[in-house]
Amino acid sequence: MLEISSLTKVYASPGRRVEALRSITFSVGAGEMVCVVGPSGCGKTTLLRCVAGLLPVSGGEVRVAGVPVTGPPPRMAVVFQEYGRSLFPWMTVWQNVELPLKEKRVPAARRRELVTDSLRAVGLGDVADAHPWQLSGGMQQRVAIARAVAYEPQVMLMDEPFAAVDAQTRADLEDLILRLWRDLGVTTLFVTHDIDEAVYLGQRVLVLSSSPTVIMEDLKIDLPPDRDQLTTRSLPRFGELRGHVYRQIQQARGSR
Ligand SMILES: Nc1ncnc2c1ncn2[C@@H]1O[C@H](COP(=O)(O)OP(=O)(O)OP(=O)(O)O)[C@@H](O)[C@H]1O
Repeated sequence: MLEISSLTKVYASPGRRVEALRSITFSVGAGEMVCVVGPSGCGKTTLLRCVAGLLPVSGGEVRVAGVPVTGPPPRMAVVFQEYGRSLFPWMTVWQNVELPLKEKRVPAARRRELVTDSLRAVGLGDVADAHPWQLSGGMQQRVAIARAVAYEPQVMLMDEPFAAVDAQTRADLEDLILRLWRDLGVTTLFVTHDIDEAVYLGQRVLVLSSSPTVIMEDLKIDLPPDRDQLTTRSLPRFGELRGHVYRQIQQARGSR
């Protein structure tokens, strides 16, 4: 579903040149959940923005379902960390979720169905008429997730979506994402700086090196597919995997 080949990204401005991504190659199969971790500043957000068609690449190629990405692909949804900035405060929850569907020219009856179903799926069926600023941070991020889900994406990209919420809400949102991913079978690329989160959610974890960035490891997460916060995180294998990724990232930071 996603093919990233020899992707490079250089930010160049007068007097400054930053090679953010050196040569990144990986693919994500249809319906797979892949997490990306790496040291701070290694280019995780850059990678995601290139895949989303929001940033021009400097070299290499991104393909979604075989089609080269030259701008935002039609069936891709992105959830960003800053939910506060990604929702329109003057619109209700319902209107925020509906907006991309209007832009996609989805007929009104179908829009109603999609918005109702996605708000219900994230447990916000009863706040459709509220404005985002009347909701908690975790609820606002659930609105952003509902908006992505209502769009019926083939591919969902998430850029540290839970970095700004408290630990309990974060655990709830992680389980929400796992449930939605299982129910909808949507191909997901999830960027996080949190090693535990990556191991808990991913079927694979890509470990990025520090800059100039390449993929240090493409690790299969061989934990049982049915995951839950208590059981999965207390498995000895979970500890081994997180220890392994932690050491990789320490090594990457040390080699700067
Ligand atoms: N618009 C830009 N112009 C110039 N350099 C940039 C720009 N955006 C990012 N960079 C540089 O590219 C590198 C990668 O940044 P990026 O934000 O992708 O990393 P990150 O892994 O997401 O960081 P963090 O984990 O701290 O969020 C950094 O050195 C950063 O300074």
